[in-house]
Amino acid sequence: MPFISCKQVVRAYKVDNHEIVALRGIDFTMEKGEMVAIIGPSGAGKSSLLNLLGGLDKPTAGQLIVDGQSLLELKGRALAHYRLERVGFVWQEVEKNLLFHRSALGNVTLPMMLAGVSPFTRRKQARELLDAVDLLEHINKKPSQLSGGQQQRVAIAVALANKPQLLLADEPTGALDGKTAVAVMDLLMDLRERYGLTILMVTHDMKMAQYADRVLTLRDGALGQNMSDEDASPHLDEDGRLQLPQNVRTTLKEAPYIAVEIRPEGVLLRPEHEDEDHTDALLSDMLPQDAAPDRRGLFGRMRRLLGRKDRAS
Ligand SMILES: Nc1ncnc2c1ncn2[C@@H]1O[C@H](COP(=O)(O)OP(=O)(O)OP(=O)(O)O)[C@@H](O)[C@H]1O
Repeated sequence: MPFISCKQVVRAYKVDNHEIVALRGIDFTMEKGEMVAIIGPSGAGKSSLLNLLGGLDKPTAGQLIVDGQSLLELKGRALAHYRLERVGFVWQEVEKNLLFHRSALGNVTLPMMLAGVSPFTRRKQARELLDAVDLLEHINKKPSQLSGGQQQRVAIAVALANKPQLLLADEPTGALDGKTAVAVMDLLMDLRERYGLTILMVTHDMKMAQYADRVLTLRDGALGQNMSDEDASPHLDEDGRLQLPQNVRTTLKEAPYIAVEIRPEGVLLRPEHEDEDHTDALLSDMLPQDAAPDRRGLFGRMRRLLGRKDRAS
């Protein structure tokens, strides 16, 4: 039996008189000890899925089983126990992870206190965890006295305080610079090994996603199957940059300039080599044939970006 099993999970939110369907029948499984990254554009439903798995929310329909326990059946004390002891959360925002009036040690002992662990044991375990995240010398500091990377390391120790088997991380490195982000990911990998954690991580950053055993793409509430960077469709990222699959980047990279032309058949990328021996890349050829909404969306956004000019570079 898989450690996590998601079957036809739907989450629809009612807003005034209409419904927003954030998840449209999600199916996936995860094995114990596996690390999976979920990537996808803003509003795709990534946080909605993490909230369901963390027991913070209930699906509108479908089945959700973690470690043999159906999350739909959890209520009251059993649900509180699940949230407090079976699953750990790390968020992007420090204020969601940590209490600012408590020291690093005080933050890590809090979930243990709520779980009824004795004062002696919780101090001992919190010190061990803060040692594991290499912060032993900072245990009495408050979050405001720590750097962003150190705050995230305390957050990881807090998430692991009650020894959960599942760690859910929502953009855990989103607020960090590149070098600190890599250090935090390396630490997560060490802890995964040490505590046999199963990790589900949401990220926008393909570099961070590469730490995972598998990458799932969530788009408009539906999961794409195990897309890798190589076969991902071209798309505009949140900063308006056109992201291309690896094979296309390799074809185009020798060119000093790339001309972008809007043609009736789609968007054409044309490398401008000095010798005219170039390879054109038609964006529509890179998109799956059944991805009609993707094609319309991408071309529409690119037209707007290019100011409806026929040609730009
Ligand atoms: N509590 C809520 N009430 C109403 N609509 C919601 C609620 N939470 C999320 N949504 C909507 O559900 C959809 C999915 O949101 P969700 O936050 O899960 O996406 P996301 O992929 O995590 O986005 P981001 O990367 O921006 O965090 C969006 O259209 C969002 O506006």
